[in-house]
Amino acid sequence: MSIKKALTIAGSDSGGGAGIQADLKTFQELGAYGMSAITAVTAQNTLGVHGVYPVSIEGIVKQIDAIGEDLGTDALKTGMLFSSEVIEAVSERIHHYGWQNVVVDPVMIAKGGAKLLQDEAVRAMKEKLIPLTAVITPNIPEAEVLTDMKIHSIDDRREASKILVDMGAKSVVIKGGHADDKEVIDLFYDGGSFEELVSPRIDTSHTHGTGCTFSAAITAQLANGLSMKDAVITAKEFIRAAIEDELGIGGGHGPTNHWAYNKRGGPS
Ligand SMILES: Nc1ncnc2c1ncn2[C@@H]1O[C@H](COP(=O)(O)OP(=O)(O)OP(=O)(O)O)[C@@H](O)[C@H]1O
Ligand SMILES: Cc1ncc(CO)c(N)n1
Repeated sequence: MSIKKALTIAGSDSGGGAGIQADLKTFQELGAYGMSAITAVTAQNTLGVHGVYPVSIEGIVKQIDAIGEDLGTDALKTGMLFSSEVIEAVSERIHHYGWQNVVVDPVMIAKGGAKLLQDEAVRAMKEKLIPLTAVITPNIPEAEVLTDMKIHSIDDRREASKILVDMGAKSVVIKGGHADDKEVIDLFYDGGSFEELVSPRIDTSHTHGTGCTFSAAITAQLANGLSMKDAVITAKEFIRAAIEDELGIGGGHGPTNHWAYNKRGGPS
C-alpha cells in the first residue's frame, strides 16, 4: 500500500483547534500523511486571536518547494493566506507543480471577528487562486464577499455557487453554519448539479475550527482517491461527529473533537 499525502498551506493556531493544527489532526484521522507550509503564526486560543505574525513570502515559498521537490502531494488545501502577495506566491507554486486536488477554504475572519485576510487580497483570490481550485468551501459571509451578492435563501446560494464556478472553481460547497435554519445545509455544486447535505443544527458554542476541519477532511479524502462528492460527504460526517462529541476545553469557543469520527467507527 502506498500512503497518500496531503498538504495544508495555512496559518498556525496555537490553541490547536483551527488552522494547521486542525488540518494535520484531520489528515491523520483519515489516514493521509500530513504536511504543512505555514503562512502566519497566530497567538490564539478559544477566547480569540491575540496576535498575527506573518511568515515572509520567501519562507512560505521555501516550505512549499521543500515539499514539491521531494515528497510531492496527492491533494492540498489552503486556509489563512492573509495577503495578496501570499495568494500570488502560493498560486504560482501550485501552478508550477501542477497540483490538481486543490481545496480552497477562503478564510477571511475568525469566529471572534479578527481579520485573517486583508480586504485587498480578495481580488488576488478571485483572479489567481480560484481558477486553480477543485473545490472552494466558503461560509456564507465569505461567499457574499467573493460574489458581491447578499445571500439569504438556498436559491441565493445556488446563484453564488454558479458565479464561483464561472470564476474557475470546478466545484463549490457553500457551508450553512452561519445561516439561521433549524438544520445545517451545506450546498454542494459540481458545475452540473446541486446536492444539499443536511444535518441537525447542534446547539453549541464549541465550533472553533469547523471550517478548517471540514476542508481538511475533503482534502484527505481526495488524497485517498475518493470522488469529490464522496469526499464532501465524508467531511460532513467527520465535522458532525467532531462537533457532537465536544471536548469542553477552554473558556470561549472551544475546539471540535477530531477523534470522534473514528471513535464512532468511521463511515456510516
Ligand atoms: N452548529 C452546528 N451544527 C452542526 N454542524 C455545524 C454547526 N456549525 C457548523 N457546522 C458544520 O461545520 C462546517 C463548517 O461550517 P461553518 O459555516 O461554521 O464554517 P466556517 O465559518 O468557515 O468555520 P470557521 O469557524 O472554521 O471559520 C459545515 O460543514 C457545517 O455544516
Ligand atoms: C490560523 C487560523 N486559520 C483559520 C481560522 C478560521 O477558523 C482561525 N481561527 N485561525
